[in-house]
Amino acid sequence: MNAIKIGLLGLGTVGTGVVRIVEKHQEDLMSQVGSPIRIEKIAVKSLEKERSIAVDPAILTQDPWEVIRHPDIDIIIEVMGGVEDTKTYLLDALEHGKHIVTANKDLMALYGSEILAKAVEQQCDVFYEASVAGGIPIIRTLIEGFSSDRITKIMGIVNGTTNYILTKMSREGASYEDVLKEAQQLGYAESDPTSDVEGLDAARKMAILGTLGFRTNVELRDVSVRGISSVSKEDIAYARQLGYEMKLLGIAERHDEGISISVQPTMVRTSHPIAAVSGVFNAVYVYGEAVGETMFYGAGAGEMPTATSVVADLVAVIKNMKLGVNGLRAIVPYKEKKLKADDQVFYKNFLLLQVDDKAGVLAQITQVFAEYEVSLDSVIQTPNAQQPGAEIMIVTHLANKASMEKVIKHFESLEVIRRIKSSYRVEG
Ligand SMILES: NC(=O)C1=CN([C@@H]2O[C@H](COP(=O)(O)OP(=O)(O)OC[C@H]3O[C@@H](n4cnc5c(N)ncnc54)[C@H](OP(=O)(O)O)[C@@H]3O)[C@@H](O)[C@H]2O)C=CC1
Ligand SMILES: N[C@@H](CC=O)C(=O)O
Repeated sequence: MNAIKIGLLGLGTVGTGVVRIVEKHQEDLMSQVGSPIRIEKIAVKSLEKERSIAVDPAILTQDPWEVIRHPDIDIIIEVMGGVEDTKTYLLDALEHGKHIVTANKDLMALYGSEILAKAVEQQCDVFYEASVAGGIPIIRTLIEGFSSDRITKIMGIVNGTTNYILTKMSREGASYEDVLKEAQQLGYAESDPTSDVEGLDAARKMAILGTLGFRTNVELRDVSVRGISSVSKEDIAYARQLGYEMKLLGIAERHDEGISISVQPTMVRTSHPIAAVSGVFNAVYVYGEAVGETMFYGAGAGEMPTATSVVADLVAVIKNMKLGVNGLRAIVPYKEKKLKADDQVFYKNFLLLQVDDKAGVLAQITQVFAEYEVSLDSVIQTPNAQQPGAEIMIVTHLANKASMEKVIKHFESLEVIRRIKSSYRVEG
């Protein structure tokens, strides 16, 4: 029986998992696709590197073109990362009639529409399930499972590294730097972990989810982004004291006025199911007008969970090849995009202020909120043992983003406020 020949770009964390699954589950895979699957050629950066799996050195190359242009290879699995060069490789592969499976959210968030358009033109498949939330089949779910519904909210913990960091800081009081190093050693973090901790990785994933969920072309620049580097152990402790968990949350919402998408550290009410998602786990909460609330949970990063999604895509591509069809691209052309203005985006806020401990301070502060029509849910004042003055914790009711920005700007020049220690979005 003729084997289906695969070209692999990358043999790092995810690539290694792909090779392991293809080897270990070969019989099971074969029973689904009707042919053996063979990894014919693998591009790596270094031929000398010690690998955790045994691979025939003859199939390794440092030249991605040897994989892309290999005459016997029908499907390219791209798990090497990178954007500009990788885009060139994949467009060339499509141009030559090869199908693509990729885990590359950086690429799909920036050039997904161009790559998918080329796939349509060439009647090829481009599958990218592993690009969002590792082992959770959320892309398939949005495209197929919810094809009959109108999704109005997607809320996700979509970065495993930052969830791992926040969980360890919260539960074990571990330091940010130590946990980040651990996440890197475990293969969760990106080659440049700034994109994890500064929220860019999550923003890319939210752009992909927003595009699929709202069936409009959400671009990276449409996502407002704030990472976790400014979150302190003290903030996490305050959040817990008030009944919230601190999470890096991507939130995409759709109303009649338009859509809004953000990624930011958010205090999530502990009773919300997403607050219980800890460690490297991810979860995507989807609200559809007809279905109501749903939530999808699983490992969001790491070798085997991510490779599971990649190989599942591979199976789907081979099945399509055999049937002579293409799939999972029913989302183009997109609907026209309408973004909400800041005064149309509403959420609750938490503010921690360091203030003078004297009469009239609270009155001045509440007056500023009143001036910008932001109403308050709770105000707690505590003496601060470490610093002079007092601390005030404030949780607002739903307030529009533009008004809250004005409040914070006003506070910066209010004499009785010594420092705005932190401010977070609140959910639930
Ligand atoms: N790690 C994870 O949990 C997840 C990762 N992803 C995505 O999957 C992709 C791969 O991630 P990951 O496996 O962690 O990355 P790694 O850094 O572990 O592996 C990258 C692999 O690509 C090879 N490579 C890099 N550049 C080149 C090049 N120019 N030419 C040839 N080979 C090259 C490297 O070679 P060498 O081994 O010689 O260094 C390495 O084998 C990325 O897009 C990432 O965002 C998606 C979901 C989860
Ligand atoms: N660095 C990413 C890997 C998966 O996409 C993460 O931590 O989630």
